[in-house]
Amino acid sequence: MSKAVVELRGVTRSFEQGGTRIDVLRGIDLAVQPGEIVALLGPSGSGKSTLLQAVGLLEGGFGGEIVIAGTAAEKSDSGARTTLRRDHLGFVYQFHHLLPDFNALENVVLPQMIAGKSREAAEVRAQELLTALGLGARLDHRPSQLSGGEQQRVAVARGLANKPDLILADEPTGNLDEHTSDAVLDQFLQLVRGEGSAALIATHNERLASKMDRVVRLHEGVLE
Ligand SMILES: Nc1ncnc2c1ncn2[C@@H]1O[C@H](COP(=O)(O)OP(=O)(O)OP(=O)(O)O)[C@@H](O)[C@H]1O
Repeated sequence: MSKAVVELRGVTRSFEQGGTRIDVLRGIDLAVQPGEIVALLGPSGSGKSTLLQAVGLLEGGFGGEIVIAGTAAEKSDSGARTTLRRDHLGFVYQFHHLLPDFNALENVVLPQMIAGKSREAAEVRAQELLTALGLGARLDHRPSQLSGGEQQRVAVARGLANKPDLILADEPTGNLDEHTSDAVLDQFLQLVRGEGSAALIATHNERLASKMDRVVRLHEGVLE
């Protein structure tokens, strides 16, 4: 079997709140293989965002082992974690994280230039992605000039821009109506499959989860 893009072994996370300890993650074991699209399903408050934060290497405080592309992230220093994140991970946030003063094209170009690509190459890639998502005629629109579904498509393009091995998405269509949510998720999954990336996508929606390759359920701090 090929090497997992991420492997979690016994991952834990607790929070202290008003003198009480909440054990949100109680020993998570999970491996995502290259190209595999995994739904992380669980009700509100079950710890989906916390689990994605563990994999995203943006926060500390986790116990257990987090292995990204064969490297033990929890043993790496912050510089090495930044490199792991840049080289292997992509994030699809909800659309309110788009940069308001930049147009759709620029929002997708910027993360590529930060990763070291030339502006020309980044623009070609951004245009390809946005056109595949049906936004070819909206490239110069700023987020405020786009609908919610269109903004979320820009957020999808931005997350995929650097061809990550693993895409992390937290309720990527959570604030869209049902019809738009289905349309955006279908396009998102089609693009991810086409590019051969793996994805870990948090959702509380069973129907959306059933579109993915595998569903893991978060319940009382463990995956069942
Ligand atoms: N920084 C924090 N400090 C204290 N408690 C926290 C913190 N972050 C998360 N929690 C608690 O951890 C639990 C899980 O939160 P998390 O956001 O991971 O759940 P979720 O499944 O993503 O929920 P939702 O679908 O509502 O976003 C919640 O009870 C939350 O209050």
